[in-house]
Amino acid sequence: MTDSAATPPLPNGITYDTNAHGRVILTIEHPNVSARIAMTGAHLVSCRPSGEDDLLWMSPVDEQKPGTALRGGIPICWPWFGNDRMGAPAHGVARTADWQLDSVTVEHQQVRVQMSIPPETLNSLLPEERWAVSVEFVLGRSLAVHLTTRNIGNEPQLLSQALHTYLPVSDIASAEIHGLTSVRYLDKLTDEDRPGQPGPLTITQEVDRIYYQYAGPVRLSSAGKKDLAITRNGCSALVVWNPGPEKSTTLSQFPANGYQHMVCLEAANAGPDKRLLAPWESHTISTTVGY
Ligand SMILES: O=P(O)(O)OC[C@H]1O[C@H](O)[C@H](O)[C@@H](O)[C@@H]1O
Repeated sequence: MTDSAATPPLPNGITYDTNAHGRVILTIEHPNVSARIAMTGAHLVSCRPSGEDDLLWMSPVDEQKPGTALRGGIPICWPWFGNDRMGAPAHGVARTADWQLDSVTVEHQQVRVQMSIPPETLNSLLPEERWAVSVEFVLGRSLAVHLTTRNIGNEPQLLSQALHTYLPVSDIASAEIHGLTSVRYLDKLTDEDRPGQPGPLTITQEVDRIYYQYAGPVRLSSAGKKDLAITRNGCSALVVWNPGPEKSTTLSQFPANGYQHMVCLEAANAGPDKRLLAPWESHTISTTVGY
């Protein structure tokens, strides 16, 4: 299913919606959760457990036009992170590619959605490379995303990637990220490799860091909001990003005060945690977010 393709049959509670601009969104209504996944990008835009706030932050000024990388939710950065490929689009091709829906399963507690980029789409986007990529979303009282990459070529291929999770905070001034005590990081703003700090991480200015050699959980707190618990698998890097007040005014689809209401905590194979996949090797990176 792309923004213009036909609609396949779906289980009860699952529908395709087309927004005012023609962007196709898979909409999930289940007793435990309401969620929305943009078909372009396999982009989880919203996941709201019933009776709770959304687990994800989405930019209120992003009109979600077709073909654009969305500002919020969980962009899939693949098969390279950031500017790892010189001269190529930031964060790879997956977030603006048309994905296909492979299956939707409605279970008692949750909904499972499986999607992939069709081989012919990948061949045209990355003609020199041989990858297969699929994603599974498990959406219920919490959310899980599992992104699986297989090298289907005869040569080793280098993979960097991120589940670029935008999380809501009540006010960045009161936000604390727990779990990163003494974890080293690469500061992308200065290119320095720095020792971690004691105590929770607070954000008082632009932050763009790859914390590495840490695969454990983190917790995000902010005043008056329930804490969010974030876990990861298949990676020992965590990107922490907040654009701060100046960069906020230059970002696409982002309000000038957006930095006050979000922080990205991204499960990542990035920096020292890039992966070289041998022929036919596959690798899964996962993240979960819940209360
Ligand atoms: O504006 P985008 O291409 O979506 O990137 C947004 C941000 O993503 C990541 O967190 C990177 O570490 C940042 O350097 C980048 O600015």
